[in-house]
Amino acid sequence: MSVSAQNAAPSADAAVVFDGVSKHFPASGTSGAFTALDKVSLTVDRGSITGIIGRSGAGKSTLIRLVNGLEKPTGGKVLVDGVDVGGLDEAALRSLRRSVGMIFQHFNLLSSRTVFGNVALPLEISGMDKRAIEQRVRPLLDLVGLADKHGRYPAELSGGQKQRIGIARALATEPKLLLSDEATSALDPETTQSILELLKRINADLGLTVLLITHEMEVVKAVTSDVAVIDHGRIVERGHTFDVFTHPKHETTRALLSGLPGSKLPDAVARALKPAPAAGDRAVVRLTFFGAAAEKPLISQLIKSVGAEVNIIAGTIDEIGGAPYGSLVVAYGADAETSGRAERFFVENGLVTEVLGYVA
Ligand SMILES: Nc1ncnc2c1ncn2[C@@H]1O[C@H](COP(=O)(O)OP(=O)(O)OP(=O)(O)O)[C@@H](O)[C@H]1O
Repeated sequence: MSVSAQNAAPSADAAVVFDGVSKHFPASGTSGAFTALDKVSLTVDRGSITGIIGRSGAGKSTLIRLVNGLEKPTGGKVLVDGVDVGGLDEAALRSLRRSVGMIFQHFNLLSSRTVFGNVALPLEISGMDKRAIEQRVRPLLDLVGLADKHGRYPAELSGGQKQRIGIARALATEPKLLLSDEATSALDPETTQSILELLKRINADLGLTVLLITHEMEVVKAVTSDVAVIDHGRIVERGHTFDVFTHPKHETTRALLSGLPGSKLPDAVARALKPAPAAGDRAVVRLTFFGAAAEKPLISQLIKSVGAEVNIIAGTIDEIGGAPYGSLVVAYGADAETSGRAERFFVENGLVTEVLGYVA
């Protein structure tokens, strides 16, 4: 598991360890001091694609910027490959930054440099000679599928192509860790998918650890193996992405998940939902099924078991990190007898259920 328990001893396989990390920003102007991160402990396993998800202002950017020393923690430690980033002098920090690539929402390409020149930049800065740079950059442009654009300028590229150049530049110094700060947030859904496919390929082929922050659950679902949910500067939930998505525990996780296509209730049902049943009401229940349960004819069995009318309100079959799962919202009588039969059926079939509310 990539995201270890709070305060667990850092694992030898850790690419990054946040060990009780806090970040307070001092008071300025009219605003008082602000706690952006509050004793965050998190381990990112080598070779994983780990996502950190949270709402705007939750502390995601601050957390990721600690990894390459762009921010300094006020308390606690950040270890990259076992090295305490806070203890590094300027020269050691420069060396760390060569082993940690980063890609950004707005690409951060230099408009005056060609595609080749942008990817070559970190190598020129590190003093590599021209021939070696040429030999390093060409295969990277091939890898990101833009060899034919090497002499173009950023203004001549689409958003997706600019991000591919951003990725090639981040890989130029052969880092072991890639940080992604909302790298697909400015892209349309199709381009987002192609960039995520590229990140997956790089992770698998180069064994690169990827730590990405995003506010998009779709991104986490498509590409990460592990996820941590951050809320008001604290990690509120963590685990394998499949487990967190199918058994969300914290209300922030549930709220973030409710935005996924297929998770949304039809508006009329959502508006009619009541927190407690009245006589004759129906319970609205979300069933999540995966593994062996996904193979069974569950609906017909449920109708047989419950022995009463079961309405299907919404449903989706999807994949999380390549593993299939289904989500189905059904309604049935909220009376004790019908609900009791339904609950027995859910337990017998290993279904995860959540009562969303009641409707007349
Ligand atoms: N330099 C700073 N000085 C004061 N407060 C800051 C500073 N940088 C960030 N903050 C505050 O810390 C909190 C966390 O910011 P951060 O950028 O890490 O959030 P985020 O989750 O990345 O949000 P977003 O998704 O909107 O980028 C915010 O409330 C922000 O206003």
